Amino acid sequence: MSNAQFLKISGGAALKGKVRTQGSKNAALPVMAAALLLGDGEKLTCTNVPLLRDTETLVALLCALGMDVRFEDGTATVARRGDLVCEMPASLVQKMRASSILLGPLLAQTGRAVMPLPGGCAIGARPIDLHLKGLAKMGASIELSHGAVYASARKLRGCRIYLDFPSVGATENLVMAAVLADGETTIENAAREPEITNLVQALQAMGAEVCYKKDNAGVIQVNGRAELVSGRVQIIPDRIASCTYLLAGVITNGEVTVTDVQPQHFDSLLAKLEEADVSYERQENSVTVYPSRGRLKKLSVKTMPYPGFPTDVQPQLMAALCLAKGTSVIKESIFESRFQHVAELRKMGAAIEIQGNTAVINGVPALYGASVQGTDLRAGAALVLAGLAAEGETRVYGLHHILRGYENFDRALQGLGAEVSIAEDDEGSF
Ligand SMILES: CC(=O)N[C@H]1[C@@H](OP(=O)(O)OP(=O)(O)OC[C@H]2O[C@@H](n3ccc(=O)[nH]c3=O)[C@H](O)[C@@H]2O)O[C@H](CO)[C@@H](O)[C@@H]1O
Ligand SMILES: C=C(OP(=O)(O)O)C(=O)O
Repeated sequence: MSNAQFLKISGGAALKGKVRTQGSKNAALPVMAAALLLGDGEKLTCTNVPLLRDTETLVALLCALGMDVRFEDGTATVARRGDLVCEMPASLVQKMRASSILLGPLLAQTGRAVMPLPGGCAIGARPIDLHLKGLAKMGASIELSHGAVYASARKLRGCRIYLDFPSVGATENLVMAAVLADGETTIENAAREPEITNLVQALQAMGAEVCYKKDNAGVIQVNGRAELVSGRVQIIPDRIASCTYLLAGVITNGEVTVTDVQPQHFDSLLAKLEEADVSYERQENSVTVYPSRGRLKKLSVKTMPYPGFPTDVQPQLMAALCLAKGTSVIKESIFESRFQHVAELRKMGAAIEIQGNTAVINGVPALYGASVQGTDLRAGAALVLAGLAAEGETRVYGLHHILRGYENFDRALQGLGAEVSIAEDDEGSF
């Protein structure tokens, strides 16, 4: 994929129709990584895996580590055949920050893991200190040298870990490491995202003894086993993609049904839509948003760990609030630089001010097409939504970021009547 590619959008039409949501990127990645914990000759079958740049990168990483991966029609079969390689290739790790979730299972399985540090990214520095602290508490020796993590442990041992922050990646890494450790591990203040519940299901399907204690209230208990066996798991629907498509309906004042979803995973968005006077219908596995008579009502939103409002939907909601009546406020409390879409939305006529980690959005009656740069996955998605509602033509560059997380984004939007197409500049990127 060339970085000069962009999504060309002729905005202004209300979207109408149905779109099926994809399997969750953020669940598929750790679940497939968990196959590293399998005994020799065993396999993990994952269904509903989305075909994305990130899942492709993970497949390449697993293959580089010696796993055998088949990926066809949304089903990934990840099998362990023989010894594993302990060093992750820098070229692949640098493509995807989520590579860090391979550290725990690789270390637990082989006793040694080397991972080049993925570095910061557009949305923040994203350190992995909590991952490393937890692994060290389980008895691993951790060294940082020449930009890489060197972790080793003859055998990890179970222990009690309290996470200073309910980090999604640290919880995933530590749960996977604990599955093959000696004895019992308790992770307190663990993340409670549905993607982690999906990982726990996958581990259970492979014979691991792991569960959420106290009714999923952030405490995970693991009893280590010697080996995991073959299992099968279905990847949950992508709640972030679901919210993005619903907001595409909202911002264009259209009628959009998103199917194959689990609405309870995005109650936080539905509550905000209700507050903004959007009418919607929620069924067991689908949600429909309907056109409103007037502009959206202003909102006040703060991003929080699950079940709070997801940071991964903050940019898309902000795009919709650019057209709301009155002044909305969004506080981003998870990532320190997740307002990169603001400067680009301003080019489209949005009136947004930033005060520290708070965005103050003064609603305007209309947005206008422009050439804009999506600097990360959800910033790009937000600009596409803005482009769908804007008058005239919008070009969203940085398409490679968007394709990390949305399967057939252009075709899904075309299916809803949007005029969008992938195009390429002759002169190079924006
Ligand atoms: C592949 C995947 O699932 N990505 C998701 C995951 O990212 P990721 O797992 O990276 O997010 P975390 O929950 O770990 O990070 C949340 C916050 O904690 C900080 N932190 C995290 C770990 C650590 O060791 N030290 C530390 O300071 C981060 O810098 C960030 O400010 O959860 C995020 C928060 O819901 C989502 O936005 C990402 O889409
Ligand atoms: C931030 C995201 O992903 P990642 O953690 O893979 O960068 C995201 O999905 O919005």
